[in-house]
Amino acid sequence: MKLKFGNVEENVVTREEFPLEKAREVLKDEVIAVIGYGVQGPGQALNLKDNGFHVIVGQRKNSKTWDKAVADGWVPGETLFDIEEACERGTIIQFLLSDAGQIALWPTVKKHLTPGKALYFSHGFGVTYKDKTGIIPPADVDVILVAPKGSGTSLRRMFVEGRGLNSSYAIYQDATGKAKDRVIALGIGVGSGYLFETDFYREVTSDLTGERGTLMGAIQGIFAAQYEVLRENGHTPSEAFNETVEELTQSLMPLVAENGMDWMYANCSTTAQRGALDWWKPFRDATKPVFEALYESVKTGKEAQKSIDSNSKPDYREKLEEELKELRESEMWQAGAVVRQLRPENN
Ligand SMILES: NC(=O)c1ccc[n+]([C@@H]2O[C@H](COP(=O)([O-])OP(=O)(O)OC[C@H]3O[C@@H](n4cnc5c(N)ncnc54)[C@H](O)[C@@H]3O)[C@@H](O)[C@H]2O)c1
Ligand SMILES: CC(C)(O)[C@@H](O)C(=O)O
Ligand SMILES: [Mg+2]
Ligand SMILES: [Mg+2]
Repeated sequence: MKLKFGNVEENVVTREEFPLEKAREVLKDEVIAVIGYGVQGPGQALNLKDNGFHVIVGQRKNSKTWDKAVADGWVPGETLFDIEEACERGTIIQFLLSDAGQIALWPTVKKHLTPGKALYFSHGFGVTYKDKTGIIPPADVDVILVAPKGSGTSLRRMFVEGRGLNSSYAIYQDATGKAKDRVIALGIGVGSGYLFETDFYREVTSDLTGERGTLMGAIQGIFAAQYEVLRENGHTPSEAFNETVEELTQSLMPLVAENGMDWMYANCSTTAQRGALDWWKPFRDATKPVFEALYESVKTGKEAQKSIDSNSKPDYREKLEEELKELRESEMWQAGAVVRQLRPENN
């Protein structure tokens, strides 16, 4: 259906419009092979299975994630296979290895993309940056995308709670004439709340911007800046952490999520509202050039190249872990660990 978002009309698909029963009917003869069992793999594969679809998982044998798949109830030789065999058995191949890992495994996947199959991504990365990835799908398969707008962990948790995480969908190639039905049915099947339309290029450029920006990179940057200023001015870690992070995640963001920013503001003092209304624009103006530089770096492919280069190294996991450790061991997040323990519900 078409829905107005502000003054802009967009194509969206809701669960009312495309119920689960219809999705099951569309995919009744398909074998959905979920390749990769990292973060999105488990979320999507388990939701699809619980929604009644025929799902198998393809994962490297003798790996931690193979063991995780077994622990989650996937049965070797029945619903869990090595990547090659899963690709052979699947009629829809959900390529959910890490974006860098997809480059190495592409020749294996490609070999099993026989006419009429569908190749499914959760990111526009591989085909948009085909000059860097070499991922060029054959012309006689459908190439589709469902990109959940959140972590696979949240996708699964929200499904279990009877909620849904929103996803975008896109069709890059419709070889069978069935790509639209297939992609929407898969989007509903993986547990999306509603689906909004995009294309592969817009998905990857917005997604890379969002995660480097307000969703992950910018938020940590702003937290760190305010925490440092409070500490430099003699405030304790408790005070600085509560005033920077804890109040935001526990008290104010849930209000924003429920009813918008103005409503959260309206539930704070007039003193707070006066200050926040005065200061949001200087913060926007100070950070906008950084967002513009970020978007440029995404648009020119620099961000994709950096991600491929660093995540293709054999020791990339160890390197990432070192950098995460630096965050974890910073005073702000050490304070956070204590504050979390002190939440009454955690006692
Ligand atoms: N993490 C998320 O929640 C999330 C959200 C939306 C979209 N996505 C997209 O979904 C896709 C999967 O992302 P993810 O975060 O779940 O991946 P991930 O980084 O967790 O990796 C998934 C799996 O790939 C395997 N892998 C990596 N390199 C490999 C190689 N060379 N050979 C064999 N296996 C290899 C890993 O062992 C792991 O099991 C990506 O396209 C990503 O951009 C992820
Ligand atoms: C969960 C995110 C940040 O939305 C996703 O884009 C990812 O790459 O993991
Ligand atoms: Mg992303
Ligand atoms: Mg994202």
